[in-house]
Formats: sequence, structure tokens, C-alpha cells
Amino acid sequence: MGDHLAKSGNGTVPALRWEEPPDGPVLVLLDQTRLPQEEVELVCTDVPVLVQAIRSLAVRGAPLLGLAGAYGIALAAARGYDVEDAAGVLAHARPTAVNLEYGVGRALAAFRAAGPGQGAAAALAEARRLHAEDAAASTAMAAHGMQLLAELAPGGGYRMLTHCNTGALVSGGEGTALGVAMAAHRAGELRRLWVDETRPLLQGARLTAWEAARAGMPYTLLADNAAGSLFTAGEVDAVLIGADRIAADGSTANKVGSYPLAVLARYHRVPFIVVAPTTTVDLATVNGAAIEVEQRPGSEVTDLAPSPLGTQAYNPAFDVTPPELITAIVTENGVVSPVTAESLAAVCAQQDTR
Ligand SMILES: CSC[C@@H](O)[C@@H](O)C(=O)COP(=O)(O)O
Repeated sequence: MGDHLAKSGNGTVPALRWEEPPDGPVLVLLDQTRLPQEEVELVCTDVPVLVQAIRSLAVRGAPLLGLAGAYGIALAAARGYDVEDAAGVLAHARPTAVNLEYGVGRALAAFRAAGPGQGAAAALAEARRLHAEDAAASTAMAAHGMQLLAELAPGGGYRMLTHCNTGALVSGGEGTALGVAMAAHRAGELRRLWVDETRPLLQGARLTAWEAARAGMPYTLLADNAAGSLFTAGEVDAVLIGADRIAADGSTANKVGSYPLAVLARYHRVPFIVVAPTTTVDLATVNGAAIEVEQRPGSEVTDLAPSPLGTQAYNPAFDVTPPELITAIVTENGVVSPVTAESLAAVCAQQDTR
């Protein structure tokens, strides 16, 4: 992938953008594997480079994977690939985030529906539409999330605990859970953002801390296993996380380590809030047991320390939190609480209720 790297200029690069230089269209990604040390762009000139970027987590996080999938179809079409083949590979580059197959599906449907010679333009237009919708969803989720926090933790000055990375790096807008924290920060209502480091790939320590620092948020990093003592000390008003796939019953797959936080939150009577667009809800998956959890190479765990040669590691990328541990799911259409199959289906069927 080294051939495709290009240094960014001023640090204001978006997580993903489409460009059309004279030698053909490209999808430009901010390489998240290199943050926070370096802001380096990864220029995807073809589908295999994009697939590898998805697998290596250079581009990651559910909503952004949706955009990558949609633009990937546009890239495949513009570069003369077999679009149906490309769709199959892209949609399954990672299995858990439903947004990836959703984004691929949206652009593919537009490609198929277009007239002769119009497929590439139609796929690109659909990717851009999804991009704009995702930005709008971020704004709406932040507003709904702020309203919910005001109800659940009256008095403001929130101390929020978050896991993984759910900000502008994973979205066309300001993100999901971190988008709500950003809104609270702008309103002067964020007393403290507790950031789980999120082992083993450290999306919290590397990426959320990077975003929080750039935004001037009051944040503190903690080792994932320090969360218990934080709850015991009464330092958490709410836990806010994103989601990779929400099953029809509300079971929520998110970065591994989310479920233990939900258990802790319930024990300590702290709201546990999932913030996710309805594009992350998969009504075709009946419950949590039916969600495929990506298993990542053990080396991601053993190489951290590193462990003795030959050590085996258990490395699921996600875990699943059952609906009964989730206080609320915040979507762009409104808040689901209590979390039931009926209320989730209803919010997916409606428009923004603000
Ligand atoms: C809005 S992002 C929600 C999730 O996608 C996020 O919390 C997460 O688990 C991402 O996992 P990753 O493996 O880094 O792609």
C-alpha cells in the first residue's frame, strides 16, 4: 500500500473524500492506523487497495464503513471493474458493521437502476447522498442525545464514559456517541469525557483522544480495566457508545469491551446509552446470537506487550450487549427507550421527530 500514501497538508483532512484528478477518480482516506503520530492520506485508486484499507482498519467505524462501501462501488464503476464482483468483496471485507453492506447495497442499486453508460455517475451520486444523510444524522443524534441527557442526568455538567472511537473519524458528520459529547462540550455541559483506551487496537487512546484534544474537550484516558473503579468512585453520569449492528430485538454489537461497561453501568445504576443511526439497525437479524462477530488475528493482542513467542490469543473485535442492559438507543429519528423490538422497529420506520 506504500505507493498510495500521500502526506496531508494542514491536519484538516476529512476521514474520507472523493477526488477526480486527471488520471482517474480516487477515494482518499485519512489512514487511521497512523494516527495520532501522523496524518497521512491513503489514496485508493482501485478496489483491492480499499478492501485492504477496510481490513487493516485504515478506514473503520460503522457509518464510515458504509460510506467507504458506497464510494467503493462508485470507484469500481468508474475504474471499469466488474461492479457486481466488487460489491461482493467490499460488502464482506469485514462482517460485523451492517453499514458496510448497507452502503454497498445503496450504491449498487443505483448503479443497476441507471441507464446505459450512467452507472458510475449514479453510484457516485448515491454515495454522496448517503454521505450527506450521514452528516445530517449526526446532527440529529447529537440533538436527541442532549435532550435525553438533560432528562436522565438533570443539572448538566456531564461526566461521560465512552469506548472505542465514534467521532468525526467514523462519520460524514461529527459522529455518534462522540458527536453527543461534542454537542455537550459546545454547550458548556461536558465536565469530563472519560476515554477507554480500547484494547487491543487502542481506538480510544489513539483516535478518540486525538479528536478530543483537537476539540479542546476536558478528557481523561483510562485503561479499560480501570472503569470499575471509576464507577465505584461515582465519577460517571452516563456511558455513551456507538454500534456496529443492532439486531431487531435491540441487542447491540459494538467494540469488544462495551458489554462489560453495560454490566458495570447497570450495577451502579448509571444510564448506558447507544448512539447510532438507523442505518446501523438490522431488522433482518433477529437477536444478538445471530450477529456475526469478527475474530481478529491473535497477534493484535500478543504483540502489544509483547507476549512470549507462541502465546495464543482470543481476539473478538466486538461483543454484544443485550437490550435489557441498554437504557436507550439514540437514533436520528428519536430515542428508543425502553429498548424493545416494537419501539426499535417504530423508530426505524419514522422520520426525525424533533
Ligand atoms: C459510530 S462508530 C460505532 C462503532 O463502529 C465503533 O464503536 C466501533 O466499534 C468500531 O470498531 P472498529 O473495529 O474500530 O471499526
